Amino acid sequence: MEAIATANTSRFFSTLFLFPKSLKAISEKLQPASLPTLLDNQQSHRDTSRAVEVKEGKIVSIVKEEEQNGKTKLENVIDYGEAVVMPGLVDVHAHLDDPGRAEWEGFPSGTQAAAAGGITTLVDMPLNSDPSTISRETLQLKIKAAESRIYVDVGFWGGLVPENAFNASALEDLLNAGVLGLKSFMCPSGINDFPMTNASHIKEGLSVLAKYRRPLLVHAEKQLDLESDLGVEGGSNDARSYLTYLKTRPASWEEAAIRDLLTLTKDTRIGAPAEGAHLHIVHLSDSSNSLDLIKDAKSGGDSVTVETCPHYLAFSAEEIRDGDTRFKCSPPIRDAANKEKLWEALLAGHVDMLSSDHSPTLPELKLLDDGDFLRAWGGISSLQFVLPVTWSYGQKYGVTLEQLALWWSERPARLAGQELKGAIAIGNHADMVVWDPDVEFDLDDDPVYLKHSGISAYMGTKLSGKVSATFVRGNLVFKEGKHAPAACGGISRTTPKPSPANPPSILKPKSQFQWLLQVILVLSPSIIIPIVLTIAARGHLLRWGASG
Ligand SMILES: NC(=O)N[C@H]1NC(=O)NC1=O
Ligand SMILES: [Zn+2]
Ligand SMILES: [Zn+2]
Repeated sequence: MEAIATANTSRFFSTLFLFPKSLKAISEKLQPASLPTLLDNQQSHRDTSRAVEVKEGKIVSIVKEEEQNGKTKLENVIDYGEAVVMPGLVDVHAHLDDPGRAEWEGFPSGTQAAAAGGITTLVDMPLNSDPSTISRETLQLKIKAAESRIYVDVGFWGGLVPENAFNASALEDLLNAGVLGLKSFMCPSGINDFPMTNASHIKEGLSVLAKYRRPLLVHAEKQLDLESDLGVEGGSNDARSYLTYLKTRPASWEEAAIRDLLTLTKDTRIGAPAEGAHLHIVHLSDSSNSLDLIKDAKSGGDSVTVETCPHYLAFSAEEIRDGDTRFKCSPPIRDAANKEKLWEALLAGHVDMLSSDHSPTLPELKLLDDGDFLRAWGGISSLQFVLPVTWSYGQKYGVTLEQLALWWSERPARLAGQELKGAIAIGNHADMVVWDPDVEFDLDDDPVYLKHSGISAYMGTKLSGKVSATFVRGNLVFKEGKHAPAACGGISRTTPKPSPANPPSILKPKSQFQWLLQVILVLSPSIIIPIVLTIAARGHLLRWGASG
């Protein structure tokens, strides 16, 4: 018997048990500088099974299977067989474009794609919707557009733009209204009402954020004069050639922006004027000089983190065919050697986390017919497939499930100030993805929830790692290709003003054990102990597919 909880009924569900075959405990002692060493602290408990008990959407205990056996009458059993159970993904970089450009991407479509991909929390970027999220009022429009229309939890970044950057009370108002931090661009954003900021705007932003102990996310590209032969007529600047586009946004642009930013982040060091603020560099593509600068800043004690995205890890410039503008994004996808170094940096802990930068648009703005890389919209559509993409392309590099949980759940949750998310741990929200790393699928054959799926660079590929179920705060929001009837996502907020005694959550050492549940796939089915998931209900149950 299977049961799901939907928005209205989640409170009635009291208990949920998972029995994985094996488990790994990750004990954390995080300091900024020790983030990369987290994996060294893992302890393996492969021969012990545990049960996770969930009450009212939260994990209340993690007990050994043998201790649990016989104590609770199992009801409503879902057997996940050989699947993997991991913390739900937290995507800190998605453009949902709603209200104003919901035909590009909207709250229902974007969060359905997220749920189908095992993402349980999304943090929405302040631009591409209309208006941009740069004030209390515009945040309220976002929240209104999201309410009762989201299938996973959604938080919001607010925009740091020239209009509000020197107005501390306007920024405080935006933070008090519920944004999780701020975001700005160091180059034109492509959206008219979201102009770029310079170093003095960013300095002001960091000083306000210090009080709130929240991060500033920055799109780090700074326009420099181009040395390339782009102005010359002829084959080398054919707008249909990806290499032409690549030359227009060289790695030196990322490096220049990051160099500027890192002169400001010295202020985030302990005892410095902006202590408490944190800088997060979004979607790093350059794995060379830019990354070296970031490494140096981290070792000097600056409060800095960096993310990259699956498309920079999956693709390389050499493979992108003429006119295939599905691959256009900024910063651009660079050459294969850059990609290899990016993987190395991720595996070594120098890149802290992953995000989707899901940014679709209307197919006509991708100019697929003309194939003009210089005029097409820049943005990759990927949300539903980031987990299998990371897993599939990561095989070559020996990526582990623990690393996926770290890059996709634990660290992004901390960046977004979501202390009850990002790990299967006592007291946390029961946000979980159930998936099978070994199942291969063609994207075209699967139920695809990507908006305008034809513009996704991943369509037509084969991936491994199929999501079978997604739980958000104990609610089964996605199961085998279908969504729960009700949109039961909530708005994610942080406490607006943590007391000065609390370090910012991204830096805060955690005392509790973090649990990553994993079923090891073994050859002999007889020694596989299936995951058994039980939902006991005090109130009424809604069955899968039942109306209402
Ligand atoms: N406005 C917007 O979504 N821009 C994003 N697209 C992209 O490729 N890079 C970005 O920053
Ligand atoms: Zn960006
Ligand atoms: Zn973006």
